[in-house]
Amino acid sequence: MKVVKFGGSSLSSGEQLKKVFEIVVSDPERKVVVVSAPGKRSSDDIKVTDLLISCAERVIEGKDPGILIEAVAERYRSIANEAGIQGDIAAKIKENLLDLLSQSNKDPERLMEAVKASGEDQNARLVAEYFQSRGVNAAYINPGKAGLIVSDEPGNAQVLPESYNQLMSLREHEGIIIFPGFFGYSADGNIVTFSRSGSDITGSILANGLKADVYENFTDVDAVYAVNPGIVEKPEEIRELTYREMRELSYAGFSVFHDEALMPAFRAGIPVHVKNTNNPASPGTRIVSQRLNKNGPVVGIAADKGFCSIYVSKYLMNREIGFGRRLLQILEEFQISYEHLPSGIDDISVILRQDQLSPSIEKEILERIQSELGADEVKIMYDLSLIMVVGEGMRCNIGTMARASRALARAGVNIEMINQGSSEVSMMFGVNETDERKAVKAIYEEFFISIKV
Ligand SMILES: Nc1ncnc2c1ncn2[C@@H]1O[C@H](COP(=O)(O)OP(=O)(O)O)[C@@H](O)[C@H]1O
Ligand SMILES: N[C@@H](CC(=O)OP(=O)(O)O)C(=O)O
Repeated sequence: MKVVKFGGSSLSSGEQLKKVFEIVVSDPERKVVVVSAPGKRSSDDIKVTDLLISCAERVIEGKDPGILIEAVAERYRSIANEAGIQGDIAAKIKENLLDLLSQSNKDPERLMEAVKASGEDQNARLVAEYFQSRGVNAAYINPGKAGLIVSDEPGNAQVLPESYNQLMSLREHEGIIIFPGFFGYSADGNIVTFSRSGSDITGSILANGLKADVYENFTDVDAVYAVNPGIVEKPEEIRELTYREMRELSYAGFSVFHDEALMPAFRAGIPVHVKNTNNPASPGTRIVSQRLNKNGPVVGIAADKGFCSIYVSKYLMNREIGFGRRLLQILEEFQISYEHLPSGIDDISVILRQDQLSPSIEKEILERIQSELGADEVKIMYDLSLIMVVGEGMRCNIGTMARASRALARAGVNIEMINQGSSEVSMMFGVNETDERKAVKAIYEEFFISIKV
């Protein structure tokens, strides 16, 4: 049995919906279909989820969301028309949205959650209706009824372990299940969404709960590429990746698969297969526990912006017991999470996502580090991009770090910081954001297209 997820790009129009239908019915193993809200039809289009967020924001600010409601209804109307679904399903969707938005007595955060989730929920109902109109036994299933219970953290829900057993009963269901992605219910019955792009997470949870043979994730590219195709034209396609490699790459910017979505599939040992809705015959990319190391040391290069580094130095820091703990405690008191912690003998850098800081928080943190830890120097560097070079083959290859740093030097990129992941499947370079593309291209050329002599 297969759990299949279709992203927003795969469901952005009626034509796309027809492709989704053909893919699902072409394989009787495809029993559970997880759907996102309609995504972009072209690069300048707006995702339904973004329209819904703007709708809810306007209501919360006491403004009229009229045009936005129309825009949402129009997206569903055009999909239904193109797919030839009878009846005015868009009118029903609009009515439901108006109904949701009229509950402005709701806590704003709850309202936002319900409105955001409605994109997937309404789309799952529409997709089910389309499948039925094509004579297939398919039904919309509500995540709450199916037992997908999550923590009550709006916009960052985490699945609760009891969900897995409850979801297992979906195996008894006759016919195809159409399941909305992106949200679950808290134990108190509130709708709570995962982080953005979280329908990937729903698919993985269902694959685990139903003990699927494979989790197929359909998107709009032929494979996971060795670098973001927005940076390098027609990059090399990756046929097979390990969970660990994919985790590192999606953490650092491979937006094709959500970084939180690997864990449920990984725990149950279920392979993830990334495939293209627009070219289903293409072999795609399989994400598995182990793979044969047939390629070189590097399998992929990812990059992500928006980091800063707090650099702290103090003579004899290495001998001072508890220095690191006290430094991190200051950050913890500001509810700030850190990403990496490269260190030397007398210095340490804390890398974090810079959107957690404001000028006043920054000032307080730096002052406290200076006064409470007696640091000789404390400084902060903004606008860093982290370049992650990933591959299981790195462990048994000598000189990978040297090759990557030589490639950066040749491209004239200054390395602000280096960190070798403890897992030994990745190494990380911190560079100025303005050098990000240049750095990724240079490392890609070194490992994938340089002429070996
Ligand atoms: N390394 C990569 N390999 C493939 N796609 C990537 C990579 N990095 C970024 N992407 C982008 O991810 C997009 C697919 O993810 P997303 O837009 O979330 O799809 P969906 O709508 O199916 O959820 C691709 O169109 C591509 O631009
Ligand atoms: N629609 C949600 C969830 C999602 O997974 O979407 P997509 O499959 O288009 O990335 C979002 O935009 O965040």
